[in-house]
Amino acid sequence: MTERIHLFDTTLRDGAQTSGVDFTLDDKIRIARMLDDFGIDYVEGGYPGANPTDTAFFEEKRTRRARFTAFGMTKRAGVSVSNDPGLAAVLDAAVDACCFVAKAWDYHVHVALGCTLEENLESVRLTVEAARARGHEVLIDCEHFFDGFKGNPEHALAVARTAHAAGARWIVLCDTNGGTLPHEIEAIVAAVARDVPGDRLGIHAHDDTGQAVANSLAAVRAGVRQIQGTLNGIGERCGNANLVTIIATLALKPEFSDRFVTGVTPEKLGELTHVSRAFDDILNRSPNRHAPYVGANAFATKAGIHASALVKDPRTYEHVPPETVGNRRRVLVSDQAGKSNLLSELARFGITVDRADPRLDRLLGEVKDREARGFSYEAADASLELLARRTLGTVPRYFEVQSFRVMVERRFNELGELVTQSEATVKVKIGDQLMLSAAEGNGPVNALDAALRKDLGPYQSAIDDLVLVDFKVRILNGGTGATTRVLIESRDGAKNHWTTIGVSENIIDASFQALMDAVVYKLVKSGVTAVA
Ligand SMILES: CC(=O)SCCNC(=O)CCNC(=O)[C@H](O)C(C)(C)COP(=O)(O)OP(=O)(O)OC[C@H]1O[C@@H](n2cnc3c(N)ncnc32)[C@H](O)[C@@H]1OP(=O)(O)O
Ligand SMILES: CC(=O)C(=O)O
Repeated sequence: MTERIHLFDTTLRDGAQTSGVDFTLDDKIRIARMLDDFGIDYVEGGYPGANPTDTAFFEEKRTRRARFTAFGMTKRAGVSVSNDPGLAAVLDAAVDACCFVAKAWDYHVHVALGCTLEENLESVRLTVEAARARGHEVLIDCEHFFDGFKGNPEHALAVARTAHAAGARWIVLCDTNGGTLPHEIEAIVAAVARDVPGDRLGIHAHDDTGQAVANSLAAVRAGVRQIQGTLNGIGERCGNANLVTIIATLALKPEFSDRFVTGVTPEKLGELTHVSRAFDDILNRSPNRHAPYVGANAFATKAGIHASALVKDPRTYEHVPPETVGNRRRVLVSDQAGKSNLLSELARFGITVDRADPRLDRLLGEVKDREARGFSYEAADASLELLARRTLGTVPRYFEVQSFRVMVERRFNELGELVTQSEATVKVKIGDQLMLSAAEGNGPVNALDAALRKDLGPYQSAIDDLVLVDFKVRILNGGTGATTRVLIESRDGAKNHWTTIGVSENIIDASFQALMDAVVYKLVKSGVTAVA
């Protein structure tokens, strides 16, 4: 017999308190829809009346299945419910539920609210009753509950009891400053659960000691049945409990999955990686590669000894199968690799080689030599595939760049304005034919790229849709004579993406190597044959 854990998402409310995050109305609508479809039980959309975006967001209900929830604070002391405009905006919102923050730490009642403990309890009671009278489900976020419990357990408990007695569906224990540790959470929740049943209790944890997820799970062990958190753990200061990690843990770790279910079905769990990355896309930020379960590195193996066991049975180095959360296994090839890494990557490229084939040793040696010179193939799998195919002798000799020249000019024009201009010429031999292309660009690499791709004769139509989408430069050791590593990401019309690499003491030459690999990779993948 499994019990239900209710998932409460506060990405659009506490997440909006993250430094650097600023949701538009359209962002909020898209995120609410995504959470709703995914199986989240409560979507807290923000604070109606606090700003124009949130007020507009709450003009209509934005979820189909999830309980659409407005956040607000309890009635101010000294004013009646009907005379509190902040409260009215929350009660008037088009929602299923209202979540009110109440002070649970006596110190805060005195310092921040400046009222008596009795007045605080009365605000909680009257606010819950008013929201219930309007037909809303009510949640009380007991702010600073754990710090309050340590300072004055009677008052903290009185807030929880008052909310419960007034008819709040959920009494949520908040670790507002995020400094409480898992064993403290477990002990305090267990004490509260003697007064208020666990199936009416929630946890809202912040990550200031890096333990918001652990604290949320400790609270579940002690009895709570609602977890509040955010997508990818965004939130004020160090963030909130990461719901992405929590959802996967509840579903995949027997201690929890044997006892509990959430509204996220196993099929939806398979979309977890997509949801996490789609959210980063909306925020316009790069996904955290090291994120548990969903990061690009969460199931990446670099060490040769690990790879050799992994290909025998993935369970040797994976705590759960990556597919369960929509992620994938990656076996990296680098200076830490052995033949197992290489065979696994070659198989992904569709290349079959016998483990005893001497070319495999040659390729592994070549990879390690190049890595020692500054190449990094784990980030450039197109260049790795070309290196492998070249070692195996399967890359056609499409063309030969005989020479290139790049000129950078920086001058003041007749109007006295500063102008920078770059021009490149490339001499290419295709079969017996010698071709010369010249192009201008806003920088030397741009000009070189344009010249290289301007006229590749018989191959031109195969590379017409090739676009350079990203260009990264890293200086590997200091000073102007340092080695430079260039990574270039390319895309084609069919939305294939690939990354190539170049390393040289000269940044233009490093860029040229990466550009050449990008072009040759595209020709190989398009099945183009070399002209005689
Ligand atoms: C722990 C949390 O994350 S709680 C959520 C915090 N989130 C936010 O604050 C974001 C949205 N907030 C806002 O836009 C604004 O703060 C508003 C619109 C809510 C209020 O703005 P203002 O009226 O200008 O008040 P201001 O922000 O300066 O101060 C907050 C007031 O709420 C009072 N207050 C704080 N918590 C509570 C509570 N639980 N119950 C009742 N009153 C409260 C404070 O005492 C203070 O009152 P005061 O102005 O009489 O000193
Ligand atoms: C309510 C809330 O966000 C907190 O106490 O942290």
